[in-house]
Amino acid sequence: MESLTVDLGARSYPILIGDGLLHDIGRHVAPLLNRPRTMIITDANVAESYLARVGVALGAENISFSSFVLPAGEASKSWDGLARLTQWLISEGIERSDHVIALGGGVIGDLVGFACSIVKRGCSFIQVPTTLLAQVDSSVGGKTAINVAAGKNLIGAFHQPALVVIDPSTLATLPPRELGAGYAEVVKYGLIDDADFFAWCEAHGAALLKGDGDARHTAIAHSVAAKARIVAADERETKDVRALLNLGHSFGHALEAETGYSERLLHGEAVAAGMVLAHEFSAAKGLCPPEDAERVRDHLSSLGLPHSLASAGIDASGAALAAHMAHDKKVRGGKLPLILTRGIGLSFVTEDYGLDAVAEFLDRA
Ligand SMILES: NC(=O)c1ccc[n+]([C@@H]2O[C@H](COP(=O)([O-])OP(=O)(O)OC[C@H]3O[C@@H](n4cnc5c(N)ncnc54)[C@H](O)[C@@H]3O)[C@@H](O)[C@H]2O)c1
Ligand SMILES: O=C(O)C(=O)C[C@@H](O)[C@H](O)[C@H](O)COP(=O)(O)O
Ligand SMILES: [Zn+2]
Repeated sequence: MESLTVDLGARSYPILIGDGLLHDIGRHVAPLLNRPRTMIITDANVAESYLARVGVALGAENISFSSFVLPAGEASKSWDGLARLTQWLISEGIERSDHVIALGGGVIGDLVGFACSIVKRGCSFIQVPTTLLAQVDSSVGGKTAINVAAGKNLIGAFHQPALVVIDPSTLATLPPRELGAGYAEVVKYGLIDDADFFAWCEAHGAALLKGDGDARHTAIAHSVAAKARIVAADERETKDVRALLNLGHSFGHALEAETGYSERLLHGEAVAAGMVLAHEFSAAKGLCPPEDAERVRDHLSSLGLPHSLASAGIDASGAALAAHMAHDKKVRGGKLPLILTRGIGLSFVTEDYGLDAVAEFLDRA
């Protein structure tokens, strides 16, 4: 088992990574609990494969639990999902000092984290991510939220978990399309500030998606270490450091809003297309060598990921997409800071380009 820490002073927490950790999760959870009881929140797909396993591991430590199973998919990250979950937690007699277990992908992690940030004014939670996306990104860093019609993650809170337990062996049951979507967030770390890691992705991405365990382990460990470093430096995204984790997301969230957060375009797929658009916009403005933008597009398209508006299934106008982007949480003083790039691994934050310029670019993309 590998262990690293998200360094946030009194709110620091460990990330444990190891194949088979789910069988042993009771031992890692027990020291955190004030009473031998917890609540597991998961979705229908994950429940089928992993709820019993986690239950047995908790039972081995004499921890009793109840469970709440939400429908799988982005629609659960909603007012309705939040209302149902918070009512259930209260009906179960949750106490502030309890630790709720979020077992599943980013949808479950984001929803449970937000519910725990508001129930009884805040209780603790433990992230047990079971998708590649959640294992490399969403389980770490404490961004929690639901989606609303106006935009992605617009209602939420920063609420850090108390522990993250990553068992990469759970990826064996993850559908290939979901693996691909998670892989986009892996590539993101290379594009942000680590050209060597992007080259590693070019060399090992295909093997990772085919199930190579070493490649998966390297990608997960490298990604969470990068995320932990960035979150520790700028927990609440106030210093233009954490904002870099939004590379591809201003564009990507607009694509997701355009599809109504439907199965037509998964979050990671929208981020893949969004990262290509961010590189191509940078190239169009003379900031980034066009060959770097082509390299990003080629890598993602070679693995079957969306790499353009058309391949993402979007035919909206630039103005319509820019209108979604106007709701971005990074907007300050009416301006949207964009994450652009000077080349692979050289991303930066700028307010130099307005939504008109973005709309004009998208109309030609
Ligand atoms: N908080 C953050 O920092 C952060 C970062 C990135 C993404 N996100 C959010 O995460 C969400 C996307 O997360 P996701 O891609 O994990 O989607 P998800 O949670 O919807 O999971 C994808 C699908 O895989 C299924 N699944 C999960 N684990 C499985 C397993 N081991 N075997 C078989 N099926 C399994 C789920 O039931 C679901 O159908 C988006 O809402 C996005 O906004 C948040
Ligand atoms: O942790 C972060 O910070 C990120 O930006 C990670 C992103 O992958 C994630 O999708 C996040 O939810 C997007 O941030 P948001 O603030 O735009 O919701
Ligand atoms: Zn993301």
